[in-house]
Amino acid sequence: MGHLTIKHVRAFVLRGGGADYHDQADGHWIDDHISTPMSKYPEYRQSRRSFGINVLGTLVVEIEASNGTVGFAVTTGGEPAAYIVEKHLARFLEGARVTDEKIWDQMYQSTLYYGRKGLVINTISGVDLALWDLLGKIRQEPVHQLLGGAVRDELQFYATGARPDLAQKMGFIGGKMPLHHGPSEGEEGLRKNLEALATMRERVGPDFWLMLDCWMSLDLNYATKLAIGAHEHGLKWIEEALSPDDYWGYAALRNNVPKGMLVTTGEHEATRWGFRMLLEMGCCDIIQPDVGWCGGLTELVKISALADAHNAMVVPHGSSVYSYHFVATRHNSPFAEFLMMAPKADEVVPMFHPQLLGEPVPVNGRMRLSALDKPGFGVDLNPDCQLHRPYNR
Ligand SMILES: C[C@H](O)[C@H](O)CC(=O)C(=O)O
Ligand SMILES: [Mg+2]
Repeated sequence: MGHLTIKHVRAFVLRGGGADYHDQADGHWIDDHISTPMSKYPEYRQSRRSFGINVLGTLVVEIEASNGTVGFAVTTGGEPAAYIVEKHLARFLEGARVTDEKIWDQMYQSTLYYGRKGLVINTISGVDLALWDLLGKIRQEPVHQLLGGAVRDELQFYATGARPDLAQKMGFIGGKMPLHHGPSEGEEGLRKNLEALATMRERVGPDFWLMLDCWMSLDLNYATKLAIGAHEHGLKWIEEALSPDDYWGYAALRNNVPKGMLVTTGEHEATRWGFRMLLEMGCCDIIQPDVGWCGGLTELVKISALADAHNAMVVPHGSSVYSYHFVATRHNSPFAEFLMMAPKADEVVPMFHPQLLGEPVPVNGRMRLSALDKPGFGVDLNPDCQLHRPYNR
């Protein structure tokens, strides 16, 4: 079994939601005047799709072993990622053993001159996740078992979406809202941000966690003012307030926020070297790597060990089953994120809907480990979604 080799690697693209979860139709809460680094340009303020947040689409990586077993994974990256898989990375996979530790290193080192973060690491993550899925299917074990076994029988979730009040009724432990107004909307925007938080606090009562996701859109001064103003409304954490490159700003923000408020970031950070910067510079209390963007599960295990040694929690960004299997196995990941993908955030639908079949969802804000007890990541591609292979070698 350990001698099985990789026969074929194939890369496809898919449109419409799923791993590229910002690729949604009109009227979705996720595209409704959310503060972004592009909000300083009024013409790109109302919609993130207007500046191209959904241009990439989903990358699907399929890896076939010499015995015909197929593993797959989805992440964001679309056509350019498919090119990188087929034209560059496939050479390090085809013919190699399924469990060859060299593969990740070769993908990373060979792309250093144009990679390191962003699209290239998304692509490597997709390949890595497909390999874990393949190994699980070959061994007939869920990925959480391959990782060494679960440390909990049940995962607990907070919900990200426009309606924490509804998420509370659905049993989630907290609600994270998008911030709507950025620095370019001045004092009036700041007031509106704080009013929205106050309104939500009134609806959910004093104990329910409320968080704000700032999607890289603020400067240090604004973020500090927001955090101080939000304190009286019991804000639990301020997320991704600054550019992911501004490690110095995050370290300062962590000093500036009121005592007890957490600073979180990292969904757009990549690899153990990027997270080392966040951790060693004291940038945040919780790191939020996205397993589909940070280098895959192989890299996330290393990032998590580093975080553990810095007494930081790891609460992965989104990523559905790819995160759930990981969170189940880590003491320093006490809860998980669930992104509410229903257009009005008023019901629980699978996070990567409609691209995966068999994708488990929290029930009453929780997920039993038994929901993850299937080989690999335990999901299939939905045959109703149109796969396209742009660079068939
Ligand atoms: C809601 C945020 O703007 C973004 O779409 C998702 C995100 O950053 C998160 O789930 O965290
Ligand atoms: Mg976020």
